[in-house]
Amino acid sequence: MLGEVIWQAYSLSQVPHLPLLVILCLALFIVYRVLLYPKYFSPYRHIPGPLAFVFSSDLAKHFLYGPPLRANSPEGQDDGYNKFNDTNVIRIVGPLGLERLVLLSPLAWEHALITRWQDYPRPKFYRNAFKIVIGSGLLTTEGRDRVLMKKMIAPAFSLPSLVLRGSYAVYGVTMSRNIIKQQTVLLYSLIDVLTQRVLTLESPSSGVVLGIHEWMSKASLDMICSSAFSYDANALHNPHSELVVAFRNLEKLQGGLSIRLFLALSIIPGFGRFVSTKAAWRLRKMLGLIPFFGNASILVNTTKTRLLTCGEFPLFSLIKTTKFSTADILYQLNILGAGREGLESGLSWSLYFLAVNQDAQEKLRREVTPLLAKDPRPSYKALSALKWLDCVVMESLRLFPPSPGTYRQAEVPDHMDRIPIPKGTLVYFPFRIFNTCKSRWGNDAEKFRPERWLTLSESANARKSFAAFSFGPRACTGRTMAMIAMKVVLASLVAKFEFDLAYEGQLPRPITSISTKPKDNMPLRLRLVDQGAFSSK
Ligand code: HEM
Repeated sequence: MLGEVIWQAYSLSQVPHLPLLVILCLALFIVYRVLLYPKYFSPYRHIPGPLAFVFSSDLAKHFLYGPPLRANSPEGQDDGYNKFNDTNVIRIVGPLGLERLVLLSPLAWEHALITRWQDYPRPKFYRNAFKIVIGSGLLTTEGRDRVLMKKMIAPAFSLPSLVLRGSYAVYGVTMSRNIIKQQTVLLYSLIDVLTQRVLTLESPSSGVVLGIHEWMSKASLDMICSSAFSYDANALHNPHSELVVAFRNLEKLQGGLSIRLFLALSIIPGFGRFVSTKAAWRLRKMLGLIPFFGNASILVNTTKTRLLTCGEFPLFSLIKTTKFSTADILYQLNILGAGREGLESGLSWSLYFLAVNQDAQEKLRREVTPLLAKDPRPSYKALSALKWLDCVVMESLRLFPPSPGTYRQAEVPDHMDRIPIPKGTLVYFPFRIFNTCKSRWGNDAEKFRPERWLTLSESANARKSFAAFSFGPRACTGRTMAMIAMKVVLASLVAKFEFDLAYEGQLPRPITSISTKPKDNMPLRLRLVDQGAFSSK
């Protein structure tokens, strides 16, 4: 209708410039989509929430990424969002009128993530964009293929098979203490490399300031490659290895404007197929020179590395016996991308919390030191018995889950919390908001208090009130592996080094895209632990 009115006005006025008309139509469409539609026409217009017409407001960011993390995490902070305390669903209108319903009630989470999970797949735009970067795999596939993939892959990530390096016997394995020990040895040898590196940099009295995130990123890549794929990525030794460079480049795609430009490129039909063609490979340098197409050049390079490197992963020989083509299987690098992001952020933020909370750090050192002194490569079972270590890992992941949240899209019309959900509705599950909900975790929910995990209440528990790994059939496949890896790394680092903030008044600087990373690479000061002074305490 709007088009007809404009056309008539155009005919009457006999404006000679067609381009002007196009610009006028576009401007009117934007005004309609961004200003008028969300306020007066949207089926969600009665749902409360912040409206952001051009850029996301602080209130919108609060609901998407959680409240700002403060150095001392004061109790009872209120950034204007408390007015939504009793609301179960809020609507966030983002740039260009993009509408999302943020679900805040546990019942809605259970409904969409667990009970009706098949009616709420990951959104198409998200799957398409990810497919371009990390190929098709669990994160990007839905329907029957996804169920088959999950069946194939999940057992390979279960605790018994994780510890069976080399044989990949995945079903019906009884957990043996010795085999578990082998797995821990594998992770420890990587930690040795890390500590050696730090030792050579150490200046004894004042310690050394290191960009912790970069080190955790290299260690995570090596750990996941070796534990999940028996592949030596060698990131700690060789910062120029092809896989390391490819991942570093991919990180460039995640910065604020880059991720938007990348999402814009990913909706161009055929773009996904183009980046893996020979023509794209030949044109990659030229693409890099064209404004806005630098991202395309990064993608072409990364796709090539992905195809070259995946062929060497032995895990794929295990799953090659299925109906999936070699290309499908090669693309399981998906897992690597998903796992590395979570692990490196989880480790970086845990070390940050320990640097801010020196008492918790010292208590952890007191717990892990005797065990590591007796056996520098303790078994998984011995590590699992360390209660404070478990509390520290769970509290870090609760307070600052590496993944800020997840999207789903309604595939059929539905109802949630008595709100009609039309087909196609984009729903968002904010993990940090869920993990710091005061009604479940108490008034100190925003505080780093590992001791809360020693006496959990009925309302706050790891199964129902902790969303760091998400819930339901699309939850994190690598949860067990991630927990083992985080414990191994934190125990051995804290036993050897004291972690402190790099400078007075240092504030956390999170930047959120796929995972929440520190913008400043998280500088922390490391000093060698004075073993003598420590053991006399
Ligand atoms: C602290 C570390 C980690 C965190 C916090 C984490 C978190 C998550 C979350 C929240 C999801 C679900 C997203 C959604 O619901 O849409 C997920 C999915 C996934 N994660 Fe992790 N992850 C971690 C480490 C790992 C590791 C080490 C691996 C494996 C090497 C891994 C493999 C996966 C895979 C394959 C999926 C897709 C599961 C599916 O679609 O069925 N993750 N992760």
